[in-house]
Amino acid sequence: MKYDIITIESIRKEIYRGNSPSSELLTIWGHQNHTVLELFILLSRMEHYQAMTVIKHLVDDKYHHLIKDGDEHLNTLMQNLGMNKKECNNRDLKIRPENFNDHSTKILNVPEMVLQPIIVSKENNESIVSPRFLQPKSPLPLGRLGTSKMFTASDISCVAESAGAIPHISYEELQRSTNNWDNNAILGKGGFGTVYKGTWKCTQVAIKRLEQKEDKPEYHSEQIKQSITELHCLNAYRHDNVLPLYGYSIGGPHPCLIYQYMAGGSLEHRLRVRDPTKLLKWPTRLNIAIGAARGLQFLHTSMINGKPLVHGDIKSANILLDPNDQPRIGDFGLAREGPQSQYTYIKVSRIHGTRPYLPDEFLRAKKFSTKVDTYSFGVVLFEIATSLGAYSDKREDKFLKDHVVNYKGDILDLKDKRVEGYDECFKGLVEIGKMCVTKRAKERPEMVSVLILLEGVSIK
Ligand SMILES: Nc1ncnc2c1ncn2[C@@H]1O[C@H](COP(=O)(O)OP(=O)(O)OP(=O)(O)O)[C@@H](O)[C@H]1O
Repeated sequence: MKYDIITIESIRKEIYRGNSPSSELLTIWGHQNHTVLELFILLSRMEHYQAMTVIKHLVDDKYHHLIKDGDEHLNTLMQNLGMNKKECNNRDLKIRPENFNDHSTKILNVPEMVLQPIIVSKENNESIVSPRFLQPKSPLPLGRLGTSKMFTASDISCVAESAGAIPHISYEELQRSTNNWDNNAILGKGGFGTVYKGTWKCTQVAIKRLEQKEDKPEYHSEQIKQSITELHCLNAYRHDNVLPLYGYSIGGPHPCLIYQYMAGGSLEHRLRVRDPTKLLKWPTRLNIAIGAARGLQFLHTSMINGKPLVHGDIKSANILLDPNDQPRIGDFGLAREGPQSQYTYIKVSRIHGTRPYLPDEFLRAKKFSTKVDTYSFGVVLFEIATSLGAYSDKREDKFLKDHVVNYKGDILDLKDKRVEGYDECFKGLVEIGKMCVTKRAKERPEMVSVLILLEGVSIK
């Protein structure tokens, strides 16, 4: 049938919604105007004679010779399915469930067994209908996802399970919800695609539509890998300060992820606004810092798999604000499990993330731990306090971390002076930020301590 692996996986997931994957497969095929006869011939090429007997009565007699195994299964199956051998001259009958008349449910139940061999990838000799898919396995080994070069069929199966409670939304529904991907609905563009504002089930949502770069297949596999990691994390880690994922869409022209719409935009954007009436006040800044720290310590301490979850890409662009300026951490594409408690770090094979937010031990020695997030969070605290960018080639110290830590004058010079007062609050944010960016990972506080320290900062 020449469907790609993503389409096949989305079809297989129907089983978890109580639907028949075969029915879905046949419906999609039927919408492409294929006929029962084509299905009959396809099955014959696969030598799947048992399946052919089920639809034999819908195909002209002259094709019956294609069933090489003879008729021995036919009579039993026909009897089981309550069919008679009435002649149907429906060579061009379209593949639609309704065309199976009163036998539709029975016929569509049979192919669970009958159609499975269709979805076997010959390229990598690996069955897409992996036994793991049929025996739900949890939790997902995130470490493996982070290291594999290509996303294998069984990885996708495994993650499709993890998406569990998150609903699949059809591409057409998303197209309608964004007024056919109207340019005016664009909220922003990221490395992997465009984020649109949409209305889905009378609810405002943000839809990240992943866009493929034709000439870069490896980019696509990275995109898929990160989206699936995100899907897993946002399904498994739910918290007031973690961005909720409402749904996902695969099988259409572009894979999409559907999130709660965060009307306040990203923290990065809000720190840079020029409109003085929209500037974030100091109590709000502190509240955002506390909320983000709370979300991050939740990831670090939940130990769902006996290990902390390290976000791996904490930055102001990935902290989104709701209409009341409550923060939620998003963009979990680079999240990975950290070390078990008896180890201080794990060695990773590749470095991901955003350079100005990453500590030396990770950049140079690929040592990965919760302390990577602590460091990144420290840089975010400097951004909140100063409203300066994490990187600027207009500064002597291009990285904000160096700019703040090396600053020799009065630290209040670095305060975002557009918002008056609250010097103590500013100093508190900077001091805690400095602890977070300490050079030696061991000396950096865990996020739970950072949270406690932030809760003690005076609003003055
Ligand atoms: N849930 C959301 N609600 C409102 N706006 C959002 C939401 N998610 C993303 N956006 C907006 O869309 C922009 C693009 O988001 P996206 O996550 O694709 O990229 P990014 O985080 O800026 O970059 P990258 O992920 O490539 O590092 C963001 O800067 C933000 O302004």
